Amino acid sequence: MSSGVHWVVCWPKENTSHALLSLTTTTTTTFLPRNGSPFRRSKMYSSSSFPSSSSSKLKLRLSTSLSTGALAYSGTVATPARSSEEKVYEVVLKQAALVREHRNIYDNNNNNITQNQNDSTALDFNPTITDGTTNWDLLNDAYFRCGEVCAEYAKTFYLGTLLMTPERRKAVWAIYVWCRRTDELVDGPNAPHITPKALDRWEQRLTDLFEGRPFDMYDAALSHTVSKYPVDIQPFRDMIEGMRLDLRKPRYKNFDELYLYCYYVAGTVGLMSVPVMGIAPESKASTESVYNAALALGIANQLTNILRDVGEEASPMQYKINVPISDFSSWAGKPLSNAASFGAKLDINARRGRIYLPQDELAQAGLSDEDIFRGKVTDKWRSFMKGQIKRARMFFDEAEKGVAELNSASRWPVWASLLLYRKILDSIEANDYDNFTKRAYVGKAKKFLSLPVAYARAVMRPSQAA
Ligand SMILES: CC(C)=CCC/C(C)=C/CC/C(C)=C/CC/C(C)=C/[C@@H]1[C@@H](COP(=O)(O)OP(=O)(O)O)[C@]1(C)CC/C=C(\C)CC/C=C(\C)CCC=C(C)C
Repeated sequence: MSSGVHWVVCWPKENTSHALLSLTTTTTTTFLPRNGSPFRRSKMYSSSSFPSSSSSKLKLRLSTSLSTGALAYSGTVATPARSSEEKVYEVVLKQAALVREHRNIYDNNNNNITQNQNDSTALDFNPTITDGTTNWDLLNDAYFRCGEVCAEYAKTFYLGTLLMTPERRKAVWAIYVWCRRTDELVDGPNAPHITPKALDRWEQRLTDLFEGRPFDMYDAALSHTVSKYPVDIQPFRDMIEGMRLDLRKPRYKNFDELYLYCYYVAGTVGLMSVPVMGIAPESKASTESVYNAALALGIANQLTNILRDVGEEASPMQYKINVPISDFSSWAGKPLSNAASFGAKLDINARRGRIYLPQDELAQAGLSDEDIFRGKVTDKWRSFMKGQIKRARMFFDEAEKGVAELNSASRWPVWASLLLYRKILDSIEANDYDNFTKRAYVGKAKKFLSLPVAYARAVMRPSQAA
């Protein structure tokens, strides 16, 4: 993918309403390119943090905004004098409006709402379309490669996607790969080479792919996906903004700042995914409330990730790259150094020193950065962590309300990922809040057992509440 080939592919635009639309651990994973031998690369685990609003506040704001219709999207996330939650909520409303519009068009075209009662309608598209300008073999190949990356990086999640309809599954893979590549820019082995300019180039590539000019085959898969589903570019741009924050911001003053960061790097994933996973045709929930739940799940996951990785993020980072990573060597459109591209053994030892926990809450608990660097579990730390875990669980609770509203085939993987990620919080507790020297994880047996639980929840029908 580093060849600089710029793909020019034209997708038939079906949806005209679409606004064109750490301190690191060094686990090693095997990436399996389709055509070649597997090679090993290191995966850096990232972390991040969360917001201070309560779920009841979220609900209140939702009902207020919906009854007055007062909150219209203003086109930017960065307006001063509003809370992060309010800014993010504007994005939620915009995304929900796009999907609502898409569903209305579908319903009008079919002129019969009962046709919308099975899962292969609303947000699905016809995979058998062909036209003179698109090379469908190449496209299928591109999606296949996305599936391989997904299988390699997120095995359980990949298995979950196999339960989705083939078209949705491919679209989720394409989104996954773009998110993963974006994250790897600042958290992967090439992170020391990534500058704000590189992120600007990555954002330009994003614009290009949304306009039908993908740069490589992974981009081509996403380009096709966003031409078929009512996916907006804003959450993608916002994720890149989150990576910019990661480059320049080592501390978060309060939960409001953390919330915005969590939205950027993870809440956005929820917003990107809903249009593809689809809302159940029989759901009576408002589109906004489903998006709100998706946002909450992203934030809950990210908060959990941050709590799990406190020690890793604060301790010295080690990059051990001893294998070729050429496939990733120009991810931001700029060739990286030879050492990084060709995997000369590279050990970088520098304190990453990131603390994503809200500084004001740490101070209130009588804790300082030094306490975190020291990494000693004290009563103060336990009590602080209890509050943080409680908050993360509130976001999971908020998210749960929306899962039942998703299309039936999408519910199982989402339930599975929700239940599994939430269990990481239980594991932190079981480790007596030692997230400095122990990595909270969910064992294979627990993972396996949560699948039938997730399935049982997934077969429940969407709420009939208006
Ligand atoms: C079905 C499903 C879960 C779909 C989402 C698939 C998708 C596109 C995932 C992309 C994830 C990704 C690579 C994000 C980049 C930024 C990042 C790294 C965020 C952290 C994820 C976990 O990271 P990591 O792989 O490093 O973690 P481990 O170390 O391996 O544990 C995050 C913590 C965020 C992930 C956020 C989500 C998966 C959002 C989930 C929300 C939805 C799918 C919406 C569901 C809808 C409703 C209505 C609830």
